[in-house]
Amino acid sequence: MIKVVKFGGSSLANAEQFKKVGTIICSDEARRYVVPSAPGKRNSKDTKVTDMLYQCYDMAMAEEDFTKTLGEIEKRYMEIIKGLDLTMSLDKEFEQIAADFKAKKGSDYAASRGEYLNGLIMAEYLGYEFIDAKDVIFFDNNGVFDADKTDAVLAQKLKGIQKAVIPGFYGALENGEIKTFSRGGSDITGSIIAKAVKADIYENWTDVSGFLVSDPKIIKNPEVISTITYKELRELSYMGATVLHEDAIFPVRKEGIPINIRNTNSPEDPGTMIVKNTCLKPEYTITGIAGKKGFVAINIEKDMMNSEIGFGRKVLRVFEDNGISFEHMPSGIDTLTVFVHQDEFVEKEQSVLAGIDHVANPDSVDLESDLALIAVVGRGMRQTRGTAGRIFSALAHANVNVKMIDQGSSELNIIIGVSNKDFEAAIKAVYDIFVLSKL
Ligand SMILES: Nc1ncnc2c1ncn2[C@@H]1O[C@H](COP(=O)(O)OP(=O)(O)O)[C@@H](O)[C@H]1O
Ligand SMILES: N[C@@H](CC(=O)OP(=O)(O)O)C(=O)O
Repeated sequence: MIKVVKFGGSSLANAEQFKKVGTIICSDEARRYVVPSAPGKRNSKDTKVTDMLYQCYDMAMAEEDFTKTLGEIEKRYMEIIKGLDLTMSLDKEFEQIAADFKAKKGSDYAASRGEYLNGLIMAEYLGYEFIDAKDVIFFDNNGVFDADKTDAVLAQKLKGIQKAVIPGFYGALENGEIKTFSRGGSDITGSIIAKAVKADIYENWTDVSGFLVSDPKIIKNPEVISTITYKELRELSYMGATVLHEDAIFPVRKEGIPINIRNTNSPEDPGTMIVKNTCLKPEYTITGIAGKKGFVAINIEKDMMNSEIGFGRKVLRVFEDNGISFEHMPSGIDTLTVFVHQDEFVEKEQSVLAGIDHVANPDSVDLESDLALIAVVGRGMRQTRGTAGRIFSALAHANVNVKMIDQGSSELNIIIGVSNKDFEAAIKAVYDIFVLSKL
């Protein structure tokens, strides 16, 4: 039995948390490969070490004196080392980091040091071998993750190693330069390692007792989802359920390795099993709700639009040429709406509008900003009649004006567009109707 275990920043924020992690790992011989994140927040007002590193590097780039900020980061690690009664020193590492910051070695390099240093401490604490992720996780020179090379090197390397710590979040480009995944990417590292060693299970340890039906920052004490499929999870994590990185399922999905989300602060809880397929019926009609704020809708109108062959393509080409990805594109007979991320759109707004005018010659184009998208997801929705009806009556009761509806062809999800200001109320209304009222 092989278990790969990833511990998030909340599980490694200080020595006390490290000790809990140590106990969890030592309680099961199968927990052979450990992927740590950088120390996270110790309380709600604290700053993650990764964010401190980015700030510190920005100072280095601006040629400001960053000694004090780097000193604060070092202090966080020294507190952990001291709290664990370890005798190791990170003096050499911090000297090197300071020199590399001065030499402007890159912000990815800077951020990666959070996981690197935590990995060194974790390996020392557990007595496991330390493997630098730069030697086993690879990206091509365009920055795209190289799954084949990584898998081959990792499988070969770990074959001969019984127990190892591999820091999460980063790897190396072909020229050896450090490259990170996007934020929260240690989840991806864990999944890559689980695939390479053909693990029986990938345990992802965090600060909640599993994947919850909704974000606990919006719903008080939401229910835990006991079993969820990869597909449902992908929809929810893509739409903002941050507990697992949205790309973390890909490496394990092919191999059918289940992911178990567990709580470091409550290790006896079974957590959530994320699986390829299940005959288990979900407890409620919906499995989960997630959402994101900050979208703009570009509403385009043109008489006879739908008899103009290639109209949609021409419009989407404008977004492509401006390097903007679109999220949804609901359409009517003579109307078409494109939803995009507001922060990506604002700086290119005029170029996009001019482009649409030029290629599509619409009758009108108007913009609506500060919108939120909410995904209601569930494998059980297909078998249940009236799901959409219940969602909309709940939203109407909560005085939420629905701006857009989009049902995925798999009937696995319904996406609803609302104003940013109605976001929390809308999620509460959907949660109440399906989970509290069990409709
Ligand atoms: N649907 C959800 N289920 C569980 N947690 C969620 C959900 N949506 C958002 N979260 C948030 O995700 C957090 C865990 O993710 P993260 O902060 O990345 O943890 P870690 O530091 O362990 O990687 C939880 O504390 C919770 O606030
Ligand atoms: N430390 C990185 C990577 C990561 O995955 O962290 P966490 O497991 O704490 O979400 C970040 O903050 O983005």
